[in-house]
Amino acid sequence: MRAAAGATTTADAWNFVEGGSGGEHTMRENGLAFDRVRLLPRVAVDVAGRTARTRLLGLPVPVPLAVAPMAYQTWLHPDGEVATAAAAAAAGVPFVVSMMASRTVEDIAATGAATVMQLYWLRDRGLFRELIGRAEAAGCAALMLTVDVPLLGRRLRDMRGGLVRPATVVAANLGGAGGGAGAGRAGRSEVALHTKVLFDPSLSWADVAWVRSVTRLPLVLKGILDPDDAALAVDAGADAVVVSNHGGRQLDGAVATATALPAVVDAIAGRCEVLVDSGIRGGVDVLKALALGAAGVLVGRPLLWGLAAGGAPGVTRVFDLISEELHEAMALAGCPDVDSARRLRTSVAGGGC
Ligand SMILES: Cc1cc2nc3c(=O)[nH]c(=O)nc-3n(C[C@H](O)[C@H](O)[C@H](O)COP(=O)(O)O)c2cc1C
Ligand SMILES: O=C(O)C(=O)c1ccccc1
Repeated sequence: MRAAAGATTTADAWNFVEGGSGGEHTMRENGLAFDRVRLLPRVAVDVAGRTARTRLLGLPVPVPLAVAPMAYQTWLHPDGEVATAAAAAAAGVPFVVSMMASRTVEDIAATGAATVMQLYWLRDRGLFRELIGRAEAAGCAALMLTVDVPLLGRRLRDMRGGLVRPATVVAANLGGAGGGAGAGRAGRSEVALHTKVLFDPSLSWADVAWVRSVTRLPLVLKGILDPDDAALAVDAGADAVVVSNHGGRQLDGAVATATALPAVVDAIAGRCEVLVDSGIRGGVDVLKALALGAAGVLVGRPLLWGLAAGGAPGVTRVFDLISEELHEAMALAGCPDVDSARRLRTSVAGGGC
């Protein structure tokens, strides 16, 4: 699917999707860390009637997956987020709407997908609150505040290419301003410049508590890696955290999520839900995430590959592949359900049990 997507997208769009920050060490390490996790399968467990059904963010799901918030999907397909969300609705998987989505939250919600609204901390607090109101009115099931982007990571592919969004790729929920803002200039990413104007790097735990206080929706914090931050997230009233390094797009050199996850799960000690993303590429990775203590995962780039390669049916194909792989891996690991998957033992290749 990745190869098919690469063949259909422009160089700019491909750099934007595929790129990480700096030397892309963290981006590569995300995959390697999941690869190094070893599962201890159980045997002679009746898995004939197995199910991957569970609840995520208060929503019933057939598989423990949600669509990661990803900006500017019309860059990859004319229908953009509406196509991805239609496939998510068909799969019964929640769709997290990026604050930088190129389709409106109302259009996305109209697909019938369960939605969660992702937010960045904006300099314009009025616009920030307005978006919360829109998310509530559109029926979003939760808010997801991304806490790992005081500024956009140094995306060298985008800088070298002089990345500029086409006029069709706008932040549709922010008034659509800023699309195609001028000619490309080598050494500068227009997306990075645009976000610098919008995003407020002063976010603190007091602000998180304020966000908690202005909505009754469940609050998810995305971008937690340190167990102390996980505990602070609980103190601030978070209902869930996403262990994430933003797909290796923020701090290059940050720890891989499969490595960071167990300590966060310990620190949370059941006080809120723990999700994980960054490097999930198939059903076995999902099973590993569960075995490491996650309640579920966000799927990122693979869904964009499906979108670019084949629109909504392409996204459906990716959901189907990951779901089939998960069900098969659960059978082979002796797991009739998600709870048993979360009790599987793991070790790390090269390390002890
Ligand atoms: C093209 C692209 C756009 C993204 N946009 C956002 C965004 O708007 N908000 C956000 O919180 N995370 C964003 N992310 C990060 C994803 O939500 C997720 O953390 C990451 O993609 C997971 O890594 P993986 O895709 O390698 O699995 C974006 C990621 C990509 C690849
Ligand atoms: O690319 C990203 O990872 C991302 O989070 C983002 C944020 C704002 C605009 C475009 C992308």
